[in-house]
Amino acid sequence: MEYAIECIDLHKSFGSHKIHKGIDFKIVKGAITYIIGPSGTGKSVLLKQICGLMPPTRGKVLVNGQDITVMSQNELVQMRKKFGILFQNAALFDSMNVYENVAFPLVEHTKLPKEEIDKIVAEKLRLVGLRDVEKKLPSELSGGMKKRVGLARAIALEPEIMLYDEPTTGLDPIMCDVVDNLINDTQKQLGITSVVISHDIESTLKIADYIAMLYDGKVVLYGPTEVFKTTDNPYVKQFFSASKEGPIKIM
Ligand SMILES: Nc1ncnc2c1ncn2[C@@H]1O[C@H](COP(=O)(O)OP(=O)(O)OP(=O)(O)O)[C@@H](O)[C@H]1O
Repeated sequence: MEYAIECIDLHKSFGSHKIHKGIDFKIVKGAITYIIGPSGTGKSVLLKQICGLMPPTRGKVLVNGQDITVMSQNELVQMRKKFGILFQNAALFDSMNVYENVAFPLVEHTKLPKEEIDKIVAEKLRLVGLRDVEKKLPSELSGGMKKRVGLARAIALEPEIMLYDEPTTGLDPIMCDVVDNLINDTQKQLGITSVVISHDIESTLKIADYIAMLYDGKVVLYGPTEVFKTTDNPYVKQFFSASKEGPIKIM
């Protein structure tokens, strides 16, 4: 099995607040891995460490076998080009139209001629199921459309790895389904390794190839989705049933 990302004994603290207390798991290349766990367990912080936006306090993160925690700032900038990131709020530039938003990374990071950029923007927008929206501003789009534009921008540079931070939060059930399918299709069509943080258990069980559950600074269970459907792991069972009874302390 080939791994895109390996977290090795990862620790992260903010002052005396210990967030990660030894995270160990390997993300399979080309697969969709969901990271789940109660609020505040450090899922977003983990995502930021995986793509080198935040250094761990201790431990290693290997991307394609290379330890990114020892990289220089320049090396990190190069390494980050492997990643496409879709943040919770899609983080579009409000003053730029859809075309300009999707073209932005291509203009910033490549020397491609305008005609080539036009072609890529059109292709990525088609891939996320949007047409005739190039001239619209983000304020004219629905939440689901903004996510799709955000995804088109994130895949513009054809990343090897896509990171999604709570992609369906705040969307209605139909839009959630659209975004789920988008994650699935992006991985199937482009073979991208995908890492998704989600609170949506139904989406997780439907889309994930692998699931990692975080609690109290550690991975309490990691494995193929099938394992999560039948596990007796008390953390997973409590989390899935939204029960107050069990080892997870309600804050
Ligand atoms: N830059 C920072 N400085 C200090 N504390 C931080 C910083 N970033 C995150 N934290 C803290 O780390 C903890 C984990 O945050 P994180 O956002 O990763 O949780 P999460 O599991 O993604 O939560 P949620 O599911 O609610 O989004 C929180 O207590 C948060 O306040």
